[in-house]
Amino acid sequence: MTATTTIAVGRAYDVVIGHGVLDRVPRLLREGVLRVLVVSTPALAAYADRVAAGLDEAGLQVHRADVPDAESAKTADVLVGLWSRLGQAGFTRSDAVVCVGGGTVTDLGGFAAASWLRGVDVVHVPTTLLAMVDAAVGGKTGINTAEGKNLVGAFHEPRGVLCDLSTLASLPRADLVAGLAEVIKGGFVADPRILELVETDPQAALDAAGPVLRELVERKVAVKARVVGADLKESSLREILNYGHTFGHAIEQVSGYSWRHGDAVAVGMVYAAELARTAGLLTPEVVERHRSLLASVGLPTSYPLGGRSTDEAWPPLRAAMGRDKKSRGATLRFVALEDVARPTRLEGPDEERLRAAFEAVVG
Ligand SMILES: NC(=O)c1ccc[n+]([C@@H]2O[C@H](COP(=O)([O-])OP(=O)(O)OC[C@H]3O[C@@H](n4cnc5c(N)ncnc54)[C@H](O)[C@@H]3O)[C@@H](O)[C@H]2O)c1
Ligand SMILES: O=C(O)C(=O)C[C@@H](O)[C@H](O)[C@H](O)COP(=O)(O)O
Ligand SMILES: [Zn+2]
Repeated sequence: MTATTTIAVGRAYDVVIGHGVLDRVPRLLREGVLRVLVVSTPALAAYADRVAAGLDEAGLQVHRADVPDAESAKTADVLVGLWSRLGQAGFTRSDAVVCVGGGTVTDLGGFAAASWLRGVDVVHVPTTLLAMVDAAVGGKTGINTAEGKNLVGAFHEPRGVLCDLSTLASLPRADLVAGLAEVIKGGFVADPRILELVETDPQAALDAAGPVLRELVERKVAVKARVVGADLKESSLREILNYGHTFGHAIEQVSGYSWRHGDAVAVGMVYAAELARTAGLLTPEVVERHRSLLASVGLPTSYPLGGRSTDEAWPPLRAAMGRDKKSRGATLRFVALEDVARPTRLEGPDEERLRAAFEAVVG
């Protein structure tokens, strides 16, 4: 059984969710495609091999690029390496890139496709929960720079997304948990039923083969489809998908990317909730609901100081938040909640309030 959500942007495309769907890659490619570059990482060779074999059987010229694991894939050097592969193999505008992996692979490979010849087709085969519900859907692609997270990138919609739930069987539990942060984010900003499902049975939400996780995937993809269908380039509404990311991205960057993205976003949502509470927007009950929901699936809800004082830990995080893409000039802008599924923006909170929210999340 598969479920299909159509993303209604420009050239609409489908996100297919089900078991065994990664074999469908050849069907998603345009007529006349000759060459395909399969971008993946060595740990995922079994999935990439299967995708490559299917493309080969379909008569395509298959090229492979293995990139470093996790966040170390999202660098300019690795991107240049992909451009070299595409150039040496003579990729033209009718050829395609296929990304098989987590969000780091789809962000990097998606950006290679966006930039090669100013844009060639890309198909995503996400293999983490996080990439299925978020990174592979909606067209944001990019890499990090020394100054910050995702600072270089492009909007580049895929031709299609194949979420093969069977791949989640091999995903380490910590990565499954991290993916749930982006699912829960979707619940807080747009779909309260997601929160109820997790609260009713957190363990079921962590069962990669079970019906609850599948419903959560379908619901979160539906949230993303609605939002990006209305505002692909983040002129306004799409910002709600960035809930928790202002502080979350700062944690990632300051840690040298030793934090998982989802874990950082979990703490970032608690930070945003505390900020909204001190601004009188959000009740303490909803702030506590953040903590209890996230903790129930094993996500972090506080920022460990690791022996530093808050005076030492705060300045680099504050500086990193200044490079958030939602900022305008010197004004920080946060996605904040007035209630569940009632997102708003909090603009230019004063330094005292920013710091108070930090003190509320250290642990
Ligand atoms: N473009 C977007 O809209 C968007 C949205 C959310 C997150 N992101 C980005 O996504 C990235 C995080 O993605 P992620 O959480 O998928 O991390 P990831 O890509 O680093 O994958 C996490 C780990 O899981 C391993 N893995 C992947 N699939 C596996 C499988 N099926 N079995 C076993 N191991 C597997 C990977 O090798 C890696 O070690 C971040 O860089 C974040 O900025 C982008
Ligand atoms: O799709 C979006 O829009 C998001 O903001 C989704 C986020 O979960 C994701 O991490 C995204 O990459 C963050 O984007 P950025 O613009 O803050 O780099
Ligand atoms: Zn994210």
